This record gives sequence, structure tokens and C-alpha cells, in this order.
Amino acid sequence: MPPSRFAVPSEVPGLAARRIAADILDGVLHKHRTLDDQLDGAGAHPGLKTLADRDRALMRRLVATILRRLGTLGHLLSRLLDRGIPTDAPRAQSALLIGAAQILWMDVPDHAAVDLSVRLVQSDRRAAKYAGLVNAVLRRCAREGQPLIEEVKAQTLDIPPWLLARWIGAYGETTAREMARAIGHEPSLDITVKADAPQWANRLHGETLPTGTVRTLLQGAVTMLPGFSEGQWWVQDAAAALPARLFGDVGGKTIVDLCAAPGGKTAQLAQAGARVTAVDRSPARMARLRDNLARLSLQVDDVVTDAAEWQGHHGGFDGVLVDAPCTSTGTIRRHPDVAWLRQETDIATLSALQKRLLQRAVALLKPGGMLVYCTCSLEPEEGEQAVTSLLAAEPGVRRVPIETGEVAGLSEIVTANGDLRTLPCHLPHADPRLGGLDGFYAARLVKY
Ligand SMILES: C[S@@+](CC[C@H](N)C(=O)[O-])C[C@H]1O[C@@H](n2cnc3c(N)ncnc32)[C@H](O)[C@@H]1O
Repeated sequence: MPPSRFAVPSEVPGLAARRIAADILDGVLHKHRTLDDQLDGAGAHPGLKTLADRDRALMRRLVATILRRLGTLGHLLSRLLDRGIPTDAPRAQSALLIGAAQILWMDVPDHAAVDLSVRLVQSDRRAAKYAGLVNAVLRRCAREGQPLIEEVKAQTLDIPPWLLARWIGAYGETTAREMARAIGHEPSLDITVKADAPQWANRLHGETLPTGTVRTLLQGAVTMLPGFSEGQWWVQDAAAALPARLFGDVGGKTIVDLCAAPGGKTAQLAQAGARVTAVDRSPARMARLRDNLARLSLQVDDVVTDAAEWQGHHGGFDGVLVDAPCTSTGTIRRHPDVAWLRQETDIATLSALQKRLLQRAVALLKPGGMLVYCTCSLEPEEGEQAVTSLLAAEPGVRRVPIETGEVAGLSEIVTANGDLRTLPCHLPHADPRLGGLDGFYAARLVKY
């Protein structure tokens, strides 16, 4: 076997984790690759396999912390660097970000954080000349960093300006800043259980939310937690667990989930007794759906195809779920790369696809059938406006307003029109790590 460049036997402990973190960070910031792509599946960083579980968890936390605080880190480093961040050596930039994030927010001794970042640049041909600079800047960061970030705490630097401006327009200044603050906290692990939430909350050292989700602060590999391999639960944000429930009693009904993978909502529908057809365009994501459902011992039919073109079966379905592809701006808490990878122009492109999927969904319904449309976007074009346009274009389709009682009495997440709209600042908690929801929109419609 050729020697791996990721595990050098005589290497300083912890350096491999930082080098892989730097590679993944470069992937997001310079190659527009998502974190998910680089952490799992066929495109995963090859060095991940060589890391011990503990180092892998640290590496993930490090990258997530940097992306969650990228605006603040950029400001801080520009204050500490007279001539700005070096632009001719990406590894110098990532070493500075990695060092500063550990010094400011992680439980790593300052001297170790500085030393590992200096080693990172020393081992890179283009960045080696910046070793002295990285050393000096990170030492200053250890001394002066905290007061410098306190100065800009109120400025909401960690959400890109175009996105913050949109949220202020849609939700108002105060709520938009609360949303940004909520996104700044590392999120909890949310779990949908097949049954007996209190028992699982106890076993997983968490709590049961009013909506039935089990929320815990446990970290590390979920596959090692009790109940995972027995197929007793799956990972799903508490807000993501709400749309599938809007169908009500689905026992024996035929439901098609048009954008199904990796299968969180398909699993809910199958567990509730529906006869589910799961459709998704991506073969790789559908493979994950199959694995997930096999682990959960749930059976569904699956079809890999473009749902916007799919003709379904004769007679139509009792229900259609469209969990449409979207900008995912509601999931930045869990996927902080989204904030920096998305562009405002993506909204129009995705809205066009959402419109086609919605039209197809209506065609696939039986008369009297129910359509639930949802997105994990905070952008009104992908939520409220998509449904307003559909209702204007399809006179045979009406909204069935959601009652507060259906969502555990959480009146703040139901709009005046009777749609669901969750925000990252909803469900606050005395411990902010246990509060918050992903930003979701959902509407329930019926075809006459
Ligand atoms: C938001 S994710 C779905 C998440 C899933 N419903 C769950 O709860 O686990 C959107 C999915 O839509 C799929 N997709 C995108 N465009 C599609 C299309 N034209 N037809 C079918 N699936 C599509 C993507 O592959 C992706 O898996």
C-alpha cells in the first residue's frame, strides 16, 4: 500500500486532525464543496478513516465553529494583520482561522493551538514563509482576541450581509438578529423515536420536547448511541419532524414522498402506517434512504427519478409530500457552510424547480387528496410565496389551515394564514444549546 499523506507515524498528536480540518475548510471556502460531501459518502476526505473517533469529532467541531463564526474571525484577523490575510497561500489563511477558533472558543491550550497552526504552514510549500507571521498573530490573538470580538458582538457579522438583509426584510430587525444569535450556538442532537420518548430521553441523557422529539447534548458518533443499531430512532431536527405529521392519521393511506432521501419524513410516514412510495432523483441519496429504512425495519417502495416528470400510478395518491430542494437557509445552525456557499441568485433557480414539483404533486393527487409542501428555507419565495402562487394558479386546490393544537400548542410557529413557519430562535431554552429549531416552512393543501 502506498504511504498515506494523512497519517505520518512520527507526527505531533493532533496535527492530522488540523490538516484535515484545513483541507475541508479549503474545500468549502475555495472549491465550493459542501461539508456533507466532504465528511460522508464517496467524496469524503480520505484522511478521515485514519483519525480516531475523538480526533474526528474534534475536527468536525473545529470546522463547524470556524464556519459558524467566519465573519467575526475575518474581522478579528484583519485587525491583527497589518497587511490583511495572505492571499497567495490558502494554507496560511486556514491555519490562522484554525488557530484563532481554538484559542477563542475551544478547550485547547493556547500554546498548543499556536504550535499546531505553525506546523500546518511549515508543512506547506507555499505557506511556509508565513510561519513567523502565523506565530505572531496567533499569540496576539490569545492576548487581545476576546476584547476585540466583544467590541463587534452586536454587529451580526456571522451571517453574510445579503442574507441578513433579506431576513430583516422578511421578519423585522429584532427577529432577524435573534435568529442570527440562535444560529451562533452549536445545536443539540434531535432524535425522532419510534415510541416511548421519555424512556429514550432518559437513556440518551436528554429531554422530550413538547412536540415529542428527544433532544440531547450528547456528542460523537450517533451510531454508537443506545438504540441506533436496534433501529429505535433516527436523527431529525425537531422542526423537520413536524411537516409529515400534518397529514393526520395516515394508517393504510397511499402517500408519495416526492423528494424523499435520506428518508427522515418517509420513515415517519411508514412508521405511522402509511403505504409509502419514496421518490428521489439522486441514486446515492436513495441508497442512504434504503440503508436507513432497513436499519429501522420499515418497508416502502422506492423510485429513483426526476419527480417533476414522474407520472405515478393510475388513480392517484391519498397524499403527496413535497419536501422540496431549497437554499436550506433554515439549516445553517446544523450546516454552517450553507451560509457561505449559497448565493442570492440560487433562490430564483430553486423556486422554479419548486413550482414544477408542486404542479406535479397536484396532478398526482386523488380528488380529496392532501398535499403537504415544505422547505427548510427561511426565504419567503421558497415558502409562503410558492404556495400563494400555486393557490392562484390552481382553483381546485385549497389550504387547510394548521391548528395550534396540532403542533403542541406552539402558537408562534403557526402563521395568520395557518401555515407552519419555524425560526432558529423559536423554542428558546435557559441553556441556549438546548433551544432553537431549524427554519422550516410547511403548508397543508387539499385538492377538490
Ligand atoms: C430537502 S431534501 C429531502 C429530505 C428528506 N425529505 C428527508 O426528510 O430526509 C431534498 C431532496 O430532493 C431531491 N431532489 C432534488 N431535485 C429533485 C427532483 N427533481 N426529483 C426528485 N428528487 C429531487 C434531492 O436529491 C434531495 O434528496
